[in-house]
Amino acid sequence: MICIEAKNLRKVHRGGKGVHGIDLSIPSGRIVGLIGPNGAGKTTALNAILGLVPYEGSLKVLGRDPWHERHAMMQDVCFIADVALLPRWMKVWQVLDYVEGVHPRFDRAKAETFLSRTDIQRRSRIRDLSKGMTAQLHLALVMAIDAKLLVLDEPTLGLDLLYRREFYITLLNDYFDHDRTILVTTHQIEEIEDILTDVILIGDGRITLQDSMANLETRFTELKPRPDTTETARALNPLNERLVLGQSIMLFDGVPKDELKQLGETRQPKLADLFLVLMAQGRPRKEGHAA
Ligand SMILES: Nc1ncnc2c1ncn2[C@@H]1O[C@H](COP(=O)(O)OP(=O)(O)OP(=O)(O)O)[C@@H](O)[C@H]1O
Repeated sequence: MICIEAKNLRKVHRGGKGVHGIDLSIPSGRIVGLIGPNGAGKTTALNAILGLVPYEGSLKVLGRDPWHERHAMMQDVCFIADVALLPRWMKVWQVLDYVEGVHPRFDRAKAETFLSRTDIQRRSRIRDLSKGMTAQLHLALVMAIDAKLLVLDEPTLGLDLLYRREFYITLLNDYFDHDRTILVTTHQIEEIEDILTDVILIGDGRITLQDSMANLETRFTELKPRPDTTETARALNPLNERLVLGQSIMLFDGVPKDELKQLGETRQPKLADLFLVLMAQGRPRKEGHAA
């Protein structure tokens, strides 16, 4: 089943920035990273997906139109915008009571179990919790809701490395399954690339790359050619060539790895490397370039 489907989705703000006609097709049971530099349009796209802003083009989330059918759609969607969003004056037990009262799919016992693994006290006020604890509480609330789509917008912003790791490990081990889809935006690419099944790079409101992590592994290769093979490698039309300590390093898309191995040392580029190169080029690269 397709969880999110967008065709020519546009949301242009005053001043001309926003999202300029993107196509998305995200099946259920995937963990998708929506990655882009500041101001790329990530939050704008998420706001359209969550039915928080009107948009042009066609958009279906869990088979519904988010703007016109928001109430019904949100029964199956959970959203973490920022760790600071919980009401600061409430006590932890009051937040649990509140969510239990308003959300039909909230499993209080599950939330209590998650909380019992933390140092969070039921009687603490939210404003007295550290940022990391607030994130843990937020995650406990969200994971106790039986949703089909979980949208996370920079969920670990401001947390230290330990909390960030724990956040994603908990999410992966205790929440994710094949009926659920997670859509996450973050600047900390290195930390999530191992948990993603798919990636969407967005820049200036346009999609630069959209593919599965498995396909990216087949498609992209970094090559350090030998001096005698440098020109042969260049003739294969690398996406990018950079010099490191006087040694040329080339990035290829869709050139068979076996062919490149004949020319020198090859390596699998990290997602952050691809991000830097593709964002600098700003050229759209769609699925299907795999050799
Ligand atoms: N309501 C608005 N009115 C005018 N411009 C806006 C509005 N909301 C966002 N923008 C502009 O649209 C562009 C995209 O913003 P958006 O928040 O979607 O980016 P982002 O990728 O989430 O960025 P960041 O990583 O910095 O959060 C930015 O240039 C922003 O200034």
